[in-house]
Amino acid sequence: MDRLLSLFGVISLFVLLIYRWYRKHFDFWKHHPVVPSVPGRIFGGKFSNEAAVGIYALRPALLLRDPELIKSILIRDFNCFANRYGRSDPHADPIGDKSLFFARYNSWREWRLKLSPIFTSGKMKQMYPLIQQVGENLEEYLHKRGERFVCECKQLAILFTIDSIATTVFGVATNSLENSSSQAITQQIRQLVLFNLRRALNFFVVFMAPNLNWLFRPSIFFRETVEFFKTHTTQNVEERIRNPIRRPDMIELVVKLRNEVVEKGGDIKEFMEYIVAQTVTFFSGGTETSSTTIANVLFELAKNPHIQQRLRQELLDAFSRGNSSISYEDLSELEYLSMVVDETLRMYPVFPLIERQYLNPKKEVSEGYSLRPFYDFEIPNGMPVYISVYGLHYDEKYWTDPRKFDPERFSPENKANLNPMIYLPFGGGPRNCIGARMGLIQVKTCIAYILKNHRIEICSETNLQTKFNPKAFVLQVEGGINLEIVRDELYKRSVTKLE
Ligand code: HEM
Repeated sequence: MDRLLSLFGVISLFVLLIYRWYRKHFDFWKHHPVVPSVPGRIFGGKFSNEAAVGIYALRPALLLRDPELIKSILIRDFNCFANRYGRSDPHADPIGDKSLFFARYNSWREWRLKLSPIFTSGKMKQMYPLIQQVGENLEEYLHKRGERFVCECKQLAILFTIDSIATTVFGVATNSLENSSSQAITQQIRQLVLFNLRRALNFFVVFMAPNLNWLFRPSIFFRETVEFFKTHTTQNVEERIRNPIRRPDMIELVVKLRNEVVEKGGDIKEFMEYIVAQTVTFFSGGTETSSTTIANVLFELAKNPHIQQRLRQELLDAFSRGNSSISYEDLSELEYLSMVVDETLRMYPVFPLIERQYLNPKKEVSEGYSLRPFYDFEIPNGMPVYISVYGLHYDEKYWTDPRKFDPERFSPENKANLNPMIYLPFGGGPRNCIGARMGLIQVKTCIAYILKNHRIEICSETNLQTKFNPKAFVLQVEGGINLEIVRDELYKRSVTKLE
């Protein structure tokens, strides 16, 4: 009887604790009525003119809507919002924890500074011939596929982006387009974006409940993938030390940084762990995002043949000027190509949500962050804040007919008047996408080489209903984008005509 009573007591206490935790978290906004909060519709309707909305994301959080407020959080008061809320567990997942994406402020700042030289426009210009070579391989591959064929564009694009990142980051010229199944690297990259129940749980904990990392010990990357990159990154670096050729890739920078660590008598093992973490991050961040964007561009071009025609004319002129290739300068200045890519990223932002965590920079002070003049409310220390990039990109307040694909929104005149805080495909502020420049070059090069001698058409296998895949890591169309690629030799015919 006594045991039964004790058991009953323990269960009652447990239920009471859960109840108190629940009330504390889920009544939070009820106790702070100055900030409008859910339940209710977040987009449009009731909240359309609100600067921020109180939400619950397993705990109270804020969804930011006003561009000025977004600017304060991402840029002006970056020192208070320098960390993401999501984070990996340093013990269970040391590589994920060291990744630039998840790293906490001090380590993030050190590594962002060290790695930024790979992504400057000067460095991009030096790297461009490596990416261009991948474009030429793609051209050859398409030629071999015959006069017309149907393909799932994301699968095609990912082979291009894997080769592009492999050559620029990893210092290895792969040709996944020729040899997709046998390349060990291709298989490992596929693992990086593989979705299964374990992965879903890990990501859920990392992004939504990082406080429970100690319990679930989630890992962002599979152990086998990490081991692969550990071995091969180390080999590539050692090979470059033995054979110091000049190649404008990340390995060149790594060797330089490594020499500095050796000179200072630093910890090489730890240094290499950081490098492996960034290699895996660049592979996963750089291939999935860019290939999804390439597939989305092709989708919109197939649906809008007049836009495709105008773009192909611009590319034809550029290829003719460059005698069958496009220079870095020319690629960066192709106005219509930029407009098409920008508009695609508006309609399909690969990261539909970005987040930060408020942490008072003076560690000993737990004072909140004031939302004045918007609301008489202070964001408490530790609270996550979210920005719905998708919501901003489709907000009728800022975009007329937002569901229409219209590259004119990004013509040089219109772009000059655009508030940068309502268009955030690469995030914003010091913690924005470090690889934005490289991502754009990859997307543009791939599109240019596809359209050089091929047009893209909708076919019976194309699903025109744009439904997004709830299981994907980035925002992407469910069921894939199947399109017909038709060889019409546009560039080749133009050269023959001139001769
Ligand atoms: C079209 C291509 C790409 C898109 C749309 C994209 C988008 C983004 C976005 C939205 C973020 C979050 C920014 C924020 O929180 O403010 C991000 C972060 C990041 N991206 Fe990209 N990305 C692309 C390509 C790349 C490439 C090519 C690389 C590397 C080779 C890369 C590496 C990273 C890294 C390391 C971060 C974390 C940055 C930090 O926390 O300091 N991305 N990206």
